[in-house]
Amino acid sequence: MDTVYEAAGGWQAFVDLAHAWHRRCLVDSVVSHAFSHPGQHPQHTERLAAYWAEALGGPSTYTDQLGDHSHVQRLHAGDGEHQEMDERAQRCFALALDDAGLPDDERLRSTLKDYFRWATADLTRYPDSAADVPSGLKLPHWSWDGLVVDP
Ligand code: HEM
Repeated sequence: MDTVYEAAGGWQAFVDLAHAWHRRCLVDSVVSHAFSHPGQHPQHTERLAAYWAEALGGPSTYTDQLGDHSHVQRLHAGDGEHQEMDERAQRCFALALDDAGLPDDERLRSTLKDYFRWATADLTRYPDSAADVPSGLKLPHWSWDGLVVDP
């Protein structure tokens, strides 16, 4: 069976989806605040695409070349509670699936949305400080059946 990565359309689909999600976030009155500080990585959306692709069964480019899950947790840590932002980010993601022209396949779309919801919650684990994030965290993988748990 195809991986979620393949069913979505492979690398280009994830680049398009990351761009579309980021565009939606930038015009949302709440989510945009997260992206307003200076010094963000100029390749942000490509790095995000590589992370999503790897999580969903694609190549391991993110962990081979760009970073690890501890790095991603640290980028999202120390911001306290932000439930409204997280909910709006889900809406942005659902709209981005259309913007990016992902296949109109219910199983694919609900799997992607479930992943994004789970991952958003996972990235709120360290609300107090990036210093709380342990090193060497493994990038979580997601399949058609949900979170892939190592045996
Ligand atoms: C409320 C939802 C989210 C917000 C507001 C948010 C915000 C951000 C911001 C502001 C950055 C840029 C940091 C910088 O370059 O200084 C970033 C980077 C990133 N985020 Fe998120 N994020 C959200 C959800 C997610 C989710 C659900 C994932 C994964 C499934 C994710 C994965 C990443 C990755 C991989 C990067 C880039 C890391 C790198 O540059 O190596 N984010 N995010």
